[in-house]
Amino acid sequence: MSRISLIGAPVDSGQRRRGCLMGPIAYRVAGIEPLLAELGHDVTDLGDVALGELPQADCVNPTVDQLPETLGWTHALRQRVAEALESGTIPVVLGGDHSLALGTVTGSAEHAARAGRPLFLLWLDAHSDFHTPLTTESGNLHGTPVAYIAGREGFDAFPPFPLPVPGKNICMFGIRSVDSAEHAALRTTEITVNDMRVLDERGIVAPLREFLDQVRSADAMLHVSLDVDFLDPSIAPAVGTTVPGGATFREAHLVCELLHESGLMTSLDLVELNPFLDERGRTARLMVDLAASLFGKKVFDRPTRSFL
Ligand SMILES: NC(=[NH2+])NCCC[C@H](N)C(=O)O
Ligand SMILES: [Mn+2]
Ligand SMILES: [Mn+2]
Repeated sequence: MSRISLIGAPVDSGQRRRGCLMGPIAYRVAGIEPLLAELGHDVTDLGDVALGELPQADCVNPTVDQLPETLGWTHALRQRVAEALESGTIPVVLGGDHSLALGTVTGSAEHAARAGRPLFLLWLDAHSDFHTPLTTESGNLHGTPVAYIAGREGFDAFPPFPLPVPGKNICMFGIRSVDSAEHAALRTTEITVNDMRVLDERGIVAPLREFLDQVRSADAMLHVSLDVDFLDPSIAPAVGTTVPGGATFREAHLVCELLHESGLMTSLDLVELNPFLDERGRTARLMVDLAASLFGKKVFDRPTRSFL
């Protein structure tokens, strides 16, 4: 049994396409709370985080969009995630676009530093999100959190990341869209980039087990960030940045089941769901089912709800 804090993060400022702010409600309508409770967990929905007063901020890169909003969310979510961990629960953040990870992972890192434990990061995404505000071409800050977490320069407007996560503690799965500036920067790090080619050749089990073994032997905390576009768009259309060739239904469930069996995950983000782009709620339902797999549901225990 786990104690779970659901934290709604209606963040819409990391990209120009509107709609991710409806994510938290879609997860609730898709029944995330009762489903996790049915699995035997103690679930508390803490409601949505509110965006406080916006700081003044600008960036030398004029394409950077909605920096004050993103800074506001970073601050608010850092606090809420750190509090949820402090109270002994697993924060499950219902996003919201991926810029929210600038705050949630900072909260996890703060808690890890206090607890004297290392932090590992599992990034399930089509994108590496390794831009800085200085290298982004789109100006969309949802493409930057991993760079911030890894301690790259260029985040002057942001509070310094508590203890940057070393590259060897960061593992990405599902990657199939990397911009050239991200590519060049990633090559200088020890981040494990399991792109789709790796998954095609090796499958998902061996590389994931290798990573989880490292987390276990380091007695570390593990933050998991699940971007809807990790999944193939044919099963998960409700996302602004679809990239063909993503994880299948079974690959995604298998990742979640293995994570559950490891017992290592200490915090989770569900990000980039844009309910405005969904088809009869199927993406929201699939994401909720994946969350259930992460908390112990076996696909064959009962019929899957995702395509009802
Ligand atoms: N979290 C995401 N969906 N990120 C997509 C980023 C796409 C592209 N690399 C950009 O920086 O604009
Ligand atoms: Mn992402
Ligand atoms: Mn993505």
